[in-house]
Amino acid sequence: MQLSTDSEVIVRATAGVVAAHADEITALFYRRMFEAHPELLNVFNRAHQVQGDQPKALAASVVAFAVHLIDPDAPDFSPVMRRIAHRHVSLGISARQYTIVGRYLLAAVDDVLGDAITPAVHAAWDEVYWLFGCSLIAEEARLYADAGTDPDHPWRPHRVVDRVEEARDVISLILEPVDGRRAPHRIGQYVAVAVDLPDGTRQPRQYTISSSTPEAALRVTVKRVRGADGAPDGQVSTWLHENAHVGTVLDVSQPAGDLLLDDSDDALVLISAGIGITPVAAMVGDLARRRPERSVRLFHVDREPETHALVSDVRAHAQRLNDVRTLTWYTEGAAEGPAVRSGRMDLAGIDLPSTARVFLCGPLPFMQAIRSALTARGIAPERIEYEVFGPDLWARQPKSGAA
Ligand SMILES: NC(=O)C1=CN([C@@H]2O[C@H](COP(=O)(O)OP(=O)(O)OC[C@H]3O[C@@H](n4cnc5c(N)ncnc54)[C@H](OP(=O)(O)O)[C@@H]3O)[C@@H](O)[C@H]2O)C=CC1
Repeated sequence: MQLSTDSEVIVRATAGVVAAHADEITALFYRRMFEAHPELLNVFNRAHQVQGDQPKALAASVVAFAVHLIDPDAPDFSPVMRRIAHRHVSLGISARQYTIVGRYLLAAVDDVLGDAITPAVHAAWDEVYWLFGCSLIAEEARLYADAGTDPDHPWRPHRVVDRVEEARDVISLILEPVDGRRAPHRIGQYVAVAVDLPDGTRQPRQYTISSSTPEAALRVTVKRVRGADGAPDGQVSTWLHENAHVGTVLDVSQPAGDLLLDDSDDALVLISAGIGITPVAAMVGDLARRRPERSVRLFHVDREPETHALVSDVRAHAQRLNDVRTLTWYTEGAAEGPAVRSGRMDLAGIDLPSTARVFLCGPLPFMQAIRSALTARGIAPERIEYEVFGPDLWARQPKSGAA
């Protein structure tokens, strides 16, 4: 993927000014686009629009993409694009929508930068956008085709066939497709669930598939998000907790996500916090079934035992592993038992092989803190995998490989 020579010179000269105004450009672009196309509000998480995270994430992605185009030493950007494409297919994004986004984004660049935008500069950034868009459209078309999804009808009705109260404010929903054709998923993937809210809006949210067998019915484990520090309650999680019962039909996306267990013999360290336990539960079950000989360390932190979801699942799977070490921290609960500690997770003094492959799942600040602790311990950044749910403001920085 290459920019034309003329555009490359222009993008090199203007990338700084575009990056400096990126937030302003995307705020204007989103406002105008949603005014003209309110139907697109249903595609994106409204809470992230309100907080401004989504515009910032989009701006950061396009600018990072442009920088990678003009930097001959830039590392491969395709992992970032692949991850975005997975997110997009789970939201049912279509090729047509790139035309709408492109039109409003480029118009906002013109308006914010004013006189600095000559026709040549406009054309160069148009080229950047379409290289970005075409690459994602191609990857997304492949993902839709592989799953047999019609991109014009990306949502499949699923019926709730069971509901399990897992922990305080955490439920699991077992979902079967209404047409009876299960879509196999890969361990570590997620689906989006879209619900029609009482205010007439429709909202999707992504939930990790916590079932540990690819052919099994989908299980999603949902924590009810309670508003705190001025933030409102989670709209979709609250709706699901109050309204999703056996028999309820929900719109579910195809499984997506590329954060998967590798098949090497390397030791695995699975680190989770709170509801971040969902992919870990799936992974441990998968390991118990297919790779019980692999060395696994399971570190989890939760507020207290009452909030600790899927714990019996994880324990039962872990018992079937040949070489496993489990440690749990409770930040608010008493530490009872040899493998339980109180306070926040602290990996000091815990043996960690430097060749281990690490998966982090949980709140972003938690993952940032643990990742720093791990790299300080000598674990190479590229051996640490994580996925940020919501706008990926902590996207991999291609230059340093650091997050
Ligand atoms: N694949 C994945 O990675 C998944 C990620 N998630 C993400 O998990 C998050 C929600 O988790 P939730 O259950 O609400 O988390 P909680 O806020 O309940 O936190 C869970 C535990 O993590 C600890 N913790 C939180 N922040 C830090 C930090 N900066 N440093 C050290 N410890 C910390 C908390 O300690 P304390 O009480 O001291 O704050 C608590 O014990 C969401 O952001 C969600 O998107 C969810 C599912 C899958």
